[in-house]
Amino acid sequence: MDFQRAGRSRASSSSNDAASSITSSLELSIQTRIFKIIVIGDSNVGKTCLTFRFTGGSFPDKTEATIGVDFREKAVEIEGETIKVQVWDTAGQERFRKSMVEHYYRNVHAVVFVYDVTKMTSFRNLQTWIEECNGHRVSASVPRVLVGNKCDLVEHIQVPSNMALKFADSHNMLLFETSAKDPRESQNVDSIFMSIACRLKAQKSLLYRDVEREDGRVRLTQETETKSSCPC
Ligand SMILES: Nc1nc2c(ncn2[C@@H]2O[C@H](COP(=O)(O)OP(=O)(O)OP(=O)(O)O)[C@@H](O)[C@H]2O)c(=O)[nH]1
Ligand SMILES: [Mg+2]
Repeated sequence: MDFQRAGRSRASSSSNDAASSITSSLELSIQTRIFKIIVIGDSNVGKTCLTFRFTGGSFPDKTEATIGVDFREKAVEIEGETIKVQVWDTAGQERFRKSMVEHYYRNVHAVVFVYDVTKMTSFRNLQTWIEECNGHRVSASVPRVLVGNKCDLVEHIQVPSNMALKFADSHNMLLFETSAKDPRESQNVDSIFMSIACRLKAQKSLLYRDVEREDGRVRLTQETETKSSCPC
């Protein structure tokens, strides 16, 4: 609806040429699909660092506890289509997330659960995070992925891979063990989000693809599409 309003008000104050160029840029932006991915888990497990690594390509020098949510976006290209991956980096601390929880789960396309491989409690608490997610009516068709972070701290690992794998399997999730800090792991961090984007692209999903004009107005139609092959 916002698209319609923006299109109308701007067109009325411009020439026909300007209006048509606005409409084409509208079409372009409408055609760019946005995948909303939320990242949840205990405080201090490295959610902010992981999302920073994926969207910014580096490890932040210093982070503070996230308050509410931070949005990060990255445009990725999959099979010739540009897709905006919108990552919602959520707060792990209860006091910083309370008022936001409803917003996190609304229209979410995928969920990334993060634990710290050096902290068993963060792994045990995953059950609570899954329950919260289920409690917000996130459909079973929404992909869920499990990420064990801080694998660079090899001397301090408390959560064995086989235990994490068993948990991931039992919840129908893919498991990634990685490090936001270690630059050699950056491709692995990318593949967490890319595998989700590929899966979402391949799924039947809402596409705002057909833009029809009626009486000079832009109307969005929804289309479902199934894609099969994906490089990921
Ligand atoms: N060694 C190591 N430290 C990490 C890694 N990822 C994050 N950290 C550190 O862990 C601490 C917490 O990282 P954050 O990304 O802020 O944690 P968070 O999960 O976003 O925490 P909240 O925002 O409170 O929920 C910081 O001191 C980071 O530098 C990692 O892969 N390896
Ligand atoms: Mg954070």
